[in-house]
Amino acid sequence: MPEPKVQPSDWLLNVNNLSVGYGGEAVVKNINFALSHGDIGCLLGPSGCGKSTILRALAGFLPISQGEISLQSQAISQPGRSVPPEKRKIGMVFQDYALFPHLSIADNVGFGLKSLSKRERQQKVTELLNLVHLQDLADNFPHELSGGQQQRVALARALAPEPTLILLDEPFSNLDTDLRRRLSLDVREILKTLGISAILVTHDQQEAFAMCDQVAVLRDGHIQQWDVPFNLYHEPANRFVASFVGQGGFIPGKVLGPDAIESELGVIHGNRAYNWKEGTLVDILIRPDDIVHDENSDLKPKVVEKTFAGTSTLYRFRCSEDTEFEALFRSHLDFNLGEQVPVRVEADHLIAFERTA
Ligand SMILES: Nc1ncnc2c1ncn2[C@@H]1O[C@H](COP(=O)(O)OP(=O)(O)OP(=O)(O)O)[C@@H](O)[C@H]1O
Repeated sequence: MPEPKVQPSDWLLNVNNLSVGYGGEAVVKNINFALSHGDIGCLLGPSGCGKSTILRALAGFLPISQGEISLQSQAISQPGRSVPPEKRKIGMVFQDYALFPHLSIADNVGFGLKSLSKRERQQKVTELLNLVHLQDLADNFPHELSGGQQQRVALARALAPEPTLILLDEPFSNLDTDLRRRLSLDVREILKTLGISAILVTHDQQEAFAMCDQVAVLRDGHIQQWDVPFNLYHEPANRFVASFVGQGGFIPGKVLGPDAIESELGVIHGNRAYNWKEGTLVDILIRPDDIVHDENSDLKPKVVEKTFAGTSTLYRFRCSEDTEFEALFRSHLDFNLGEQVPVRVEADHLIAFERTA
């Protein structure tokens, strides 16, 4: 796993060798990551990989069996010792908003501000409602708001006590695709404006990439890679990350030299040197944006599938039974099923994994 690119003194949250689970059985093991001040991190992975379990441990709802969680250099979870959730200065936003139905929007946001005077509380609530653009709905009730508006209220409520860290548990999954995208960008902007760090849990890679500075890809309770979105896409640490993050598939290849692999798409060069022996059999990752249309190319695979998506069309090409791959072209490049199309590989990042079977 790549080392976090921050100095220990910059870390807000440090998760060190964490194992946690239920009934004495650890479901996530040896988890290590660190988040610097103001950064938004993400736990990304398929259903059941342990994302929510880690979040519950961070919030203080689950005792940990191994390792340590520290926030601002203070240990908040160790085996047998745990700072209670309400003392952690951590805010939470849930998938189902969890607003109080009988309280107005203003009272929902002000709920955690009982220690302030009435005037101070009103002032803070107004500030937060302005921040989430809901100032005109202060006197309404949750059922009178759309899902996206309710989630903004939930965010404002979580921000009200000025937490050190916000945990967002699949906060957009009840919303439609467009709203998800917009709200995730809005929430990022709000958090960045306030300089508040957050951990987002999601299984949606686009959401993770749009909103987060660092992402942990999890599988079966283990972190596969903790990295910036660009590296996860272009420099995946293993086959699982390569397949889970972004589109694409593998084609067979044979190593010719440290940065050259022979395949049915020709010799593919990249900016990465491998130390495999010449002749080693590998699988090469081909992303749809690695393939370009080129009238002068001798490589002419056959179109076997075509998915029109408005501005672009996703093609599936076949060279042989073993070598199929996808390509994304602007939709004015219109080819028919069965047509042989001249293409070439244009991949800056040559990603390959040694064939095991
Ligand atoms: N309260 C519980 N008691 C026992 N096992 C649990 C409990 N909650 C979750 N698990 C198990 O722990 C594992 C990880 O679950 P977790 O909810 O953390 O996954 P997740 O990645 O958040 O999944 P999803 O995306 O579906 O919410 C799963 O095998 C799950 O069955």
